[in-house]
Amino acid sequence: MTDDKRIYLFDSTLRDGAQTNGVDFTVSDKTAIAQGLDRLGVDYVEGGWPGANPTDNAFFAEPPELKHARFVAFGMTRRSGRSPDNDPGLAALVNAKSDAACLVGKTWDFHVDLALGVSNEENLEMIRDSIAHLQANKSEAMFDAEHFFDGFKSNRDYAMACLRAAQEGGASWLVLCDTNGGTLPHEVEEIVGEVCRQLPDSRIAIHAHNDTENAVANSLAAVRSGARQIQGTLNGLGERCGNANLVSLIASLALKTDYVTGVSDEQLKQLKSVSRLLDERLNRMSQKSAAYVGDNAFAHKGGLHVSAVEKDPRSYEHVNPDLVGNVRRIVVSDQAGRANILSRLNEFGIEIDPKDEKVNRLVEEIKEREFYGYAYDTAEASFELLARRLLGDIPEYFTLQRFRVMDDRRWNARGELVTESEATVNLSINGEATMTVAEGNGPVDALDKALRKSLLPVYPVLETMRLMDYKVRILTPQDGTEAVTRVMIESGGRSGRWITVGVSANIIDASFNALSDAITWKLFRTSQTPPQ
Ligand SMILES: CC(=O)SCCNC(=O)CCNC(=O)[C@H](O)C(C)(C)COP(=O)(O)OP(=O)(O)OC[C@H]1O[C@@H](n2cnc3c(N)ncnc32)[C@H](O)[C@@H]1OP(=O)(O)O
Ligand SMILES: CC(=O)C(=O)O
Repeated sequence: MTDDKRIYLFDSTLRDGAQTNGVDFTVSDKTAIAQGLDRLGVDYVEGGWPGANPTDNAFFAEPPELKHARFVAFGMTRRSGRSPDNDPGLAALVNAKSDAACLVGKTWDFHVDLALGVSNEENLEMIRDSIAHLQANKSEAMFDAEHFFDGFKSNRDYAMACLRAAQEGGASWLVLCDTNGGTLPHEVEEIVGEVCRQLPDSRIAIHAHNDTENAVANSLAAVRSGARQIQGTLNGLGERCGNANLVSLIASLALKTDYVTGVSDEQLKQLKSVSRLLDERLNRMSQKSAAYVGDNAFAHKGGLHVSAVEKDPRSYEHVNPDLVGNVRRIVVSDQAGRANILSRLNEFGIEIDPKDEKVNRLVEEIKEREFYGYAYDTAEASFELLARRLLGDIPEYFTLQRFRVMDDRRWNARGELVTESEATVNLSINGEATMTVAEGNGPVDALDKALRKSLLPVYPVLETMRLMDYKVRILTPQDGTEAVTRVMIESGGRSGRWITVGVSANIIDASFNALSDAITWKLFRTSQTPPQ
């Protein structure tokens, strides 16, 4: 056991994270993530299991260039009945271009019998000579003591004998794995403490799974008892419920303890962007409520919260969001008070006397609209328009006179099913009437195309605007086909991305409202003026 305060960070996103249901990394994903982790300052990046699949073979054949982190190859102890020199699994590890190796071995007698079908004594030999073989061929070999906590509870002498076998083989770290993730923090603290007392000369690490939502707490408990390396993954990716979330651990260690990691204050500011990098590579939404790095981690919605945060953010924030590369957000909704609204208006550059009666009217209007079904938490462009309309800032770019949408579902002469939509839109643009017809890939697409066809000759700036995402939510499903529908549209273009909202009992009408706001916001933001 070491008693210094340095905690080594070992990332297993590319190995245990790759064992997550639905996750399938390419070599280029692995390279980008490994380099992101290296930039962040983790000490070890486990790249995968050479010999297990073509992706990992290719990755280890041309490993990423890492400036700080040691690149680790994972594998298992030799098969029973083979010598280490003659084991294809160990050979793949030896040949892999990595700085270090990490070998998993059994430490629970139940598993030795069930999964390996060998004697307890033979398993000890497999651990000892496999680690010694890797230690002789790599600069470092560590031992992942699989199911260590369950093994310790079932037969502690045997679990400890497995650790000693790895120690005798020369393991650089003994990694205590809570493989099934069922151990609670007080048990981890006690067992790790006992291991550290029995093996004072070994370096102890923790590898916790999240099956009781305690992987982060278990990792911290292990550190309190003497573990000096934490294995985890970005955003808690991993087998079943995942691994300890290294992102949360890095931030908590840095900001709430006197332990020291390889992540500097400057690198800590990249925490959110490295967490995002993983989600982008997996093409999935980031978890908004993620600790430290989620969009909601420093979002304030309740009126009382916002009022106090405006005076001093420490009133409702446990740390400063800047420290982890995140930002504070003040959200507008029916939970808002004047402070939320004033803060948002301020962000839009709208100067208004806090005592102006219009602020109260805006608060009331938002609450009424949210009651009807609008949601302004994310539809910030619609919120800005609502506020600016009340203040008289938004010109009348166009006025809808009428729209009509037709859907046609039929079988053509070849017997193929055909669905077509057509929209007709009548607008008035500064008193001038226009009528356009467009076909589309569904009614909303047809409506969008017809609207733009009318507006483009007058406002060419709309050429670059695109519909990026479209979400529908039925708000009162108990009302059946008369239910209120909320449509959120995300648009994109040279003005970045912006979200608008529309609500109606009619899904097409709700879509029109959201589309109309999206176009109006674009015209306002690009300082267009209606034709005279
Ligand atoms: C706790 C963990 O997360 S450990 C990491 C788990 N990750 C993975 O399994 C992902 C990558 N794995 C793979 O691609 C494959 O399982 C491979 C290539 C490693 C092995 O494939 P296969 O040879 O087909 O074996 P299989 O997947 O069925 O695994 C079971 C075999 O491994 C043996 N085994 C399991 N653990 C160990 C161990 N620690 N040491 C030695 N042998 C082991 C079993 O005895 C069994 O052997 P048998 O085939 O002689 O009965
Ligand atoms: C090694 C490993 O991933 C585990 O035991 O959970």
